[in-house]
Amino acid sequence: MPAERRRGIATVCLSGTLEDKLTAAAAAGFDGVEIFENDLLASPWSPARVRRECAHRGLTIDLYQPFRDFEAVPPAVLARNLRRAELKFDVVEQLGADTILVCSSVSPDAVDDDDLAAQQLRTLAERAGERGLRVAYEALAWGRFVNTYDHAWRVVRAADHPALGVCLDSFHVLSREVDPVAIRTIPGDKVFFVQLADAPRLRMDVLQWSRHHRLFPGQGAFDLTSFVDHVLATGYRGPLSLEVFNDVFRQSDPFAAAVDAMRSLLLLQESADAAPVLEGHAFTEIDVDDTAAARVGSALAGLGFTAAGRHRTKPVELWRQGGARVVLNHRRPVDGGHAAVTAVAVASTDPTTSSARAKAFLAPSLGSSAVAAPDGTSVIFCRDDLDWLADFAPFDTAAGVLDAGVLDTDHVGLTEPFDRFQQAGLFYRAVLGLDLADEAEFAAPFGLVRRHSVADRGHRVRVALDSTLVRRGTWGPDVREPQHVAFSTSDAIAGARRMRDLGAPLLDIPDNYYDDLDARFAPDPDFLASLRSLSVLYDRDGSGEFLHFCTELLGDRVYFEVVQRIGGYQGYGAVNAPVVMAAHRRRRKSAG
Ligand SMILES: O=C(O)c1ccc(O)c(O)c1
Ligand SMILES: [Mg+2]
Repeated sequence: MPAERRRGIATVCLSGTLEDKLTAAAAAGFDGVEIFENDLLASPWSPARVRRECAHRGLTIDLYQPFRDFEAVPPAVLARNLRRAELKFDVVEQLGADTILVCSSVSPDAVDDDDLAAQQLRTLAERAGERGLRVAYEALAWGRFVNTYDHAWRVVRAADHPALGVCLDSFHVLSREVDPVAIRTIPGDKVFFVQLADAPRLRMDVLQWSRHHRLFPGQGAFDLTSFVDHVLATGYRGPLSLEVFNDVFRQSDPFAAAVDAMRSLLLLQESADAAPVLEGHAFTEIDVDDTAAARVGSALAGLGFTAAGRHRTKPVELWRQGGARVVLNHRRPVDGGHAAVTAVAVASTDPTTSSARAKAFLAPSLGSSAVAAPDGTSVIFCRDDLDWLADFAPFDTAAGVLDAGVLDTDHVGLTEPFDRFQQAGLFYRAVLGLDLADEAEFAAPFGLVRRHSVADRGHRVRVALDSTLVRRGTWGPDVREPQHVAFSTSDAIAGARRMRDLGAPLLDIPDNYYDDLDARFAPDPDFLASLRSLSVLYDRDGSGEFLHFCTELLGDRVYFEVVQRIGGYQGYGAVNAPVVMAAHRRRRKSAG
């Protein structure tokens, strides 16, 4: 896709007043906007002023929308609709735009008559054409008679007027069963406008789905890449414009949302040159205060980690076992048992290119090799040759290095605020070049958790992102959004036994869980007995098995996990997460 393709955004995507929206769209680098009628109606600016304000910000106005319920009506209604249209054409002219969007009718006045619809749209196009304006006809997925793109195209073709074309909105196209491939048969000069939106697969009324749940491209389940491919195959030369109705985005900071929107378009337009290969998690950094430092340190020792060195200039300690590394940063000034994952460092074959890619995807820079994720976590790119280890003065480990079979870091689990969940997923995918690897939804004790896990193709870097609707239960203020670092092992049972011997604070899992495992999987009785006695959790899917166990919470939100993947299991044991969360809560209550 040529890089010079213009990028647009509908004002309806963003929160705030028209002024807020335009400023945010411009700041994120959009070329143009669709002015959504309600935003204009609520604005104190005249259409001519809106035109000037857009021009100042370097934005063109590419579309005015929507104009509703026009076509296939009795003559008296047509006369009223044409008057209404002429007044809106005045607005479009004053805005300096050339195209108005007309959505297929939902009106009870309309009749099921394509010839009449075509004839009346032709009349509308004649009026528009006289003023040098164009009408883009869009099939709403819930339109009364016209509700598929191919039907809208048949009507437009029958109307046969140069000032009438179609608007292709990916939501309306992809939410219906009709195969989008026939888009390719529409001549490019009859495609007047293209709107892009993604959406999760939901079984619900299509109007509600569209008005509340649209997402930016790449955040949902639609194949936007193929859609754009079809659209461009027509020869369409206009902008790719985002039109996303979303309850959460409507309330989000418009500057952040506009950046998220732009990032989604950049990812959609990404050319073939892929992100540098990632070789794994280099280290995970945890900020600790003094109390938490003692707990986290003794937990790491219990898991078989060794304190390997101290940073030469910062209050930072390095712990390692196998290829797994945890860095404890004693930078939290106030004591109170707080610990938090603050940085995820990945080993890249080419950290310079990784950083450049992050910058190209609008990641805020934190210096030469680090960027900030939407939740504030630092993402650091380093080399696998571990040059950075030279910053650490090694401790004397001659006395002996413990080992409990940890091989590497398997994944990092972060909890995202609900209103940044989609943004976070897109960020990790765009910036690190990861793919959505797993999606899960589970009912935990303190809310329904959504989990999106992202991973590189080689599954060497994995991040699991959880989110709940409300940030935390106000009735249980000790319940904080958990974070965890998971380490891989090739023998979870042996590992759990060894770590218990070493004094790791491992979480006890109730008997009910094992009785249910027995019922579901009919495991070998000795194996089940081992799982039960060591509080190791188990899951299985079509491709493999998963054994895992967790520590207690160390501080107010961080815990460690040890996982064993057998066969091709790529999940995260989401089915067991509610049991872990309940066990963490139980421990906290008994501790408190
Ligand atoms: O939800 C709507 O009514 C609506 C309006 C205009 C659009 O372009 C659209 O896709 C949906
Ligand atoms: Mg639309």
